[in-house]
Amino acid sequence: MAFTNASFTLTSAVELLKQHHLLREIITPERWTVNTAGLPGADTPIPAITYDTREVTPGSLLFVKGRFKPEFMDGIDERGLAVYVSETEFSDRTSAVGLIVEDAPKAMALLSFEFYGRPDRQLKMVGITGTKGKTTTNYFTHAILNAYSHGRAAITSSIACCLDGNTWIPSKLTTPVSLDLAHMMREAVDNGMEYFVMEVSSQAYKVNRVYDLTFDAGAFLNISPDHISPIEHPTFEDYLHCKRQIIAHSRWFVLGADCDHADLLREDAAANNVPVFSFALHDEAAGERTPADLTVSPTEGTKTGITVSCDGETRAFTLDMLGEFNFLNAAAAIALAVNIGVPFDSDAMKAIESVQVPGHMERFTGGENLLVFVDFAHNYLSTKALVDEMVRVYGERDPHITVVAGSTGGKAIDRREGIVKGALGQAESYIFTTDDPNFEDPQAICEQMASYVTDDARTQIIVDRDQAITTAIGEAREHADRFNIVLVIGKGHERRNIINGKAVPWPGDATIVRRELDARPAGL
Ligand SMILES: CC(=O)N[C@H]1[C@@H](OP(=O)(O)OP(=O)(O)OC[C@H]2O[C@@H](n3ccc(=O)[nH]c3=O)[C@H](O)[C@@H]2O)O[C@H](CO)[C@@H](O)[C@@H]1O[C@H](C)C(=O)N[C@@H](C)C(=O)N[C@H](CCC(=O)O)C(=O)O
Ligand SMILES: Nc1ncnc2c1ncn2[C@@H]1O[C@H](COP(=O)(O)OP(=O)(O)OP(=O)(O)O)[C@@H](O)[C@H]1O
Repeated sequence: MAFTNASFTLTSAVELLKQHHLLREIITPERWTVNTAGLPGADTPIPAITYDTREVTPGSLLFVKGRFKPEFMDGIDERGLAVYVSETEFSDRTSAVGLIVEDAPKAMALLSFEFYGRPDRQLKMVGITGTKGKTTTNYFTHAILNAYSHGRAAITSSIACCLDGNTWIPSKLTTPVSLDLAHMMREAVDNGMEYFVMEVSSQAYKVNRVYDLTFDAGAFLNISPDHISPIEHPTFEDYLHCKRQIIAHSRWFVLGADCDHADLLREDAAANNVPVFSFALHDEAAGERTPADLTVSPTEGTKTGITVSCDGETRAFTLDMLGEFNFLNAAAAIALAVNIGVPFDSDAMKAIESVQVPGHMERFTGGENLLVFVDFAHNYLSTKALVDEMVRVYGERDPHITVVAGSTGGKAIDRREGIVKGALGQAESYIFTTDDPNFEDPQAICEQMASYVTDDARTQIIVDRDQAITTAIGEAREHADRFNIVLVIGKGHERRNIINGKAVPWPGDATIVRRELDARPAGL
């Protein structure tokens, strides 16, 4: 049944916009005003809100945003549009009331959360940002909170969301558009959820998808240059500035103590009176021991065993995912859980032990001397972390590492160099291939990536991704005398390639690897 909110009216919407200094004026066919008094239907509940003209029903309020075209308004009065919220007026196309605002995305967030009855204030909210590890930390945190609340934790992530404890729906964005997010939070409340765990991308702050949201616990995991392009962030400074907004919007702030610019992030927290709770990896062998409120150390002699210390107590866990970086993600999740009220010694913390994230560190074996990993690494930080992990875990077998990777077209241009830089000096062979080239020529992206290989590693360009993976595995098999690791990175769980603006179905890296190896995922 469609949601209704009897107290959401034109008058209440205008009052809210005024409180946030967002209202410019109200435009009606009769007059321009800043007051709703005397406007017909001003105190009648608004039955529906949408950002798409195709979804307008009688009495709807429409948000005009982004690349909206005036012709979308044609015929809208016949479909019963009552109100539109926009930065520009459309009096020539509609006689609906126009709320002209300073910032349409902010107005949309504010009014959407209000329309859905501020569900965020009925949930314990957890927000996670950082360049790398958001999804994994999100899954870990969700698992703990779900265990602690007996299935009452909702989650949205870049892979999928779950609002009822059972049903997983694939996601389109890392952080949903504010109206969709508001709707999801409402659904979570109606389904009896107590917690809501979400990834917060830098774009979410840039385009005000989370405007006016406060997280009970917010995390900043790490930062390195990423998402710098004409359609994302013009500079690293802008990228970091956007991500930093989470601090002022958190009640407790969980910080990766080794994060670049950690001092600046602590200053933000101090300026906003937000208490900081830090976490860090203490690896004696690597000499890493930045002081932190919660620390995690690898358990000697194991690949995925960790010891976590907090407030003088210590606990041991064994993860089901490889990757030293996942130790940090697990620590971040435990820190978030502690800061939202889960006791450190709770059994619920054990839930991290069975978490697996689709397309993240999926491991396949092709006999004694061949391992293939499918992973979502697609920038400098994550590729470096992945390759370092191979050296940490398999270094003594002197692996021959082949990287199969492409990079996206039209955005995040810095990743092309970042991916190569992350593997440089450790990989012996690169096969560059297609990964969401969009309107760019994948061959040209591959050539650019190949130009960053400055050591004597072998480079090949095989644009057909299936063929690239097949070749990497075939070549490894031809050299069964050495220990081979093939890293197929960038797409992770994704089942499509963006080509010329269209999502072209892709069977998935893991599907191709399985077909080639005719093997099941191997245990750790
Ligand atoms: C900048 C931004 O927030 N863009 C999002 C935004 O686009 P937009 O508002 O320009 O919408 P549009 O699709 O161009 O259409 C314009 C408007 O006309 C409406 N319309 C359209 C047709 C019609 O007949 N009538 C009509 O009313 C549409 O519903 C829309 O509201 O709203 C769309 C859904 O309505 C999103 O798909 C789109 O995400 C873009 C494509 C996107 O993918 N952005 C990436 C960069 C992003 O946000 N990524 C981050 C992750 C980054 C990270 O990993 O850190 C993320 O959070 O996912
Ligand atoms: N804490 C970390 N530090 C560095 N690399 C990491 C970390 N956690 C995960 N990775 C690497 O980054 C990849 C993506 O991880 P994850 O999806 O959890 O991050 P994300 O922040 O959600 O990424 P994206 O924004 O690209 O969706 C993993 O497959 C792994 O290779």
